Amino acid sequence: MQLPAILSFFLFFHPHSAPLPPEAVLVDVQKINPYIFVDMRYATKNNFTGEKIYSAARCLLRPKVAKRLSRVAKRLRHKGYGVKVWDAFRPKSAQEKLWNATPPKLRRYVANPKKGSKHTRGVAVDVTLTDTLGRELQMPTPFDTFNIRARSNYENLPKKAIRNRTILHDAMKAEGFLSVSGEWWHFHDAEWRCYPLLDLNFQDVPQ
Ligand SMILES: C[C@@H](N)C(=O)N[C@H](C)C(=O)O
Ligand SMILES: [Zn+2]
Repeated sequence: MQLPAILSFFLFFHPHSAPLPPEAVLVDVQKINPYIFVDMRYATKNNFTGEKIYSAARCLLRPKVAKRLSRVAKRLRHKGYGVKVWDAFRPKSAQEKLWNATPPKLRRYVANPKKGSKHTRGVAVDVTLTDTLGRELQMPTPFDTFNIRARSNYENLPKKAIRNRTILHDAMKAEGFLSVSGEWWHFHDAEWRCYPLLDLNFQDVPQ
């Protein structure tokens, strides 16, 4: 464990230390880098539930993770691409809504709220590749496609979709994000275990 992780653990759990204020725990990603495009899909009805799950369209992350993503955006911009965020920090109450809205046979695609999601730790992002103007490029599937076509190594796809997925994955991995096998759009910080689940809602984090 690196020193900053030990320090953040100490600050969260030491009984005599004051808790960090919410604005120090989570930051608005677009304040860190306005070239990161954002379409918070759970703040709209345009998501797999068909319902508005979030109370605000805020793209919040742990500061270190937001800076990592900012470096991804810079890396992609140099190559003529951009990155768009579909989801980032997710309150626990929203995780419960997603879980309840998911048919039991598809629940392997959603973290059990009793265990908690990496999104609720503020260290996970769901992203896609865009051009420099934020227009989405061809990818293997739409967001939250819960089938094998969404697997990160699925090959029976148009060449362009595979190429764009590789560009996105290479850029994210180069900056320390880990991917998952079942969802090409999901990445999380390699040190996710150092960040506890957050008991915060969007309105708790000052603008
Ligand atoms: C619901 C889907 N976008 C998602 O985030 N799944 C992971 C496993 C999660 O709920 O953390
Ligand atoms: Zn995710």
